Amino acid sequence: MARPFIKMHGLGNDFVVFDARDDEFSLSADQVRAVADRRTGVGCDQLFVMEPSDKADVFMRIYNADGSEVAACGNGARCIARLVGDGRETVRIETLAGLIEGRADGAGAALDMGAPKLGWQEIPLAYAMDTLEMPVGWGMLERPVGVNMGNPHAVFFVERLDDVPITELGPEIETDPLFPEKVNVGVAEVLAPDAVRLKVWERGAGLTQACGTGACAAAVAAMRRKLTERKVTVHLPGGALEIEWREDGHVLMTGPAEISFTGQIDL
Ligand SMILES: N[C@H](CCC[C@H](N)C(=O)O)C(=O)O
Repeated sequence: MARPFIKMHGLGNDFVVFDARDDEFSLSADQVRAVADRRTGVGCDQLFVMEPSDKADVFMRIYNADGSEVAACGNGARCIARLVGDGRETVRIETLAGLIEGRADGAGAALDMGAPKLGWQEIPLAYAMDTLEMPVGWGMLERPVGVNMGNPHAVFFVERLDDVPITELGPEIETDPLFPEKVNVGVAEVLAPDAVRLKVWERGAGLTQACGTGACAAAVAAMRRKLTERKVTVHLPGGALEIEWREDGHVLMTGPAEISFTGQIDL
């Protein structure tokens, strides 16, 4: 049966969005993979299903391209906020990781992504260790910071980002048994007290043009390491996000959300 969808992106991190607020609609992992396939499907990094919520404007169900269901997606949340916000003051999005709220306009959104979780069991890790400087390494990437933004991140700081073979080391780290739920791998280069360059090998999607929760995790990691101030511009391959780790502990993420096209697909 043909199902309408909206193709969107946040700084090139791209999505297929289905609207199931008025009907029963669910997807198998195989169907997610088929839609996400860039050769035979629509092609996307993540896929969302908008469902009814009794505590927010919408429930955002999130799938990675590999078919895995996950609890958080920052760039995607800005896209959903734009779709449901239609210029209203505040938008509330329910996810498996909790409530996201903020403001959306015709170009993007500024969202409170909640407070990061920093304990080793919250990342989660398979055994106890200091998440501020984890005593582990994979090739030239070592001693990351562990941060959970509703999803797990390991953030590595390097002198020269372009020297890092991220497509080689990313999958190795993503699937290391140290991370029972796998992990999103961020590699960051600090440019200034208010600027960081970042690339992310995403769990379940690979190297993406941008990663919203990854940008939040990198900013939190940099502040924990006292490498930057509370407000940081995070420069990703697809563009820049403004991140602020506020005094109240919450992380505010501001950036664009674009509609690419609409279509239908047989499922
Ligand atoms: N790959 C992530 C989900 C998408 C996150 C990313 N696209 C973002 O904008 O935050 C995970 O498995 O946790």
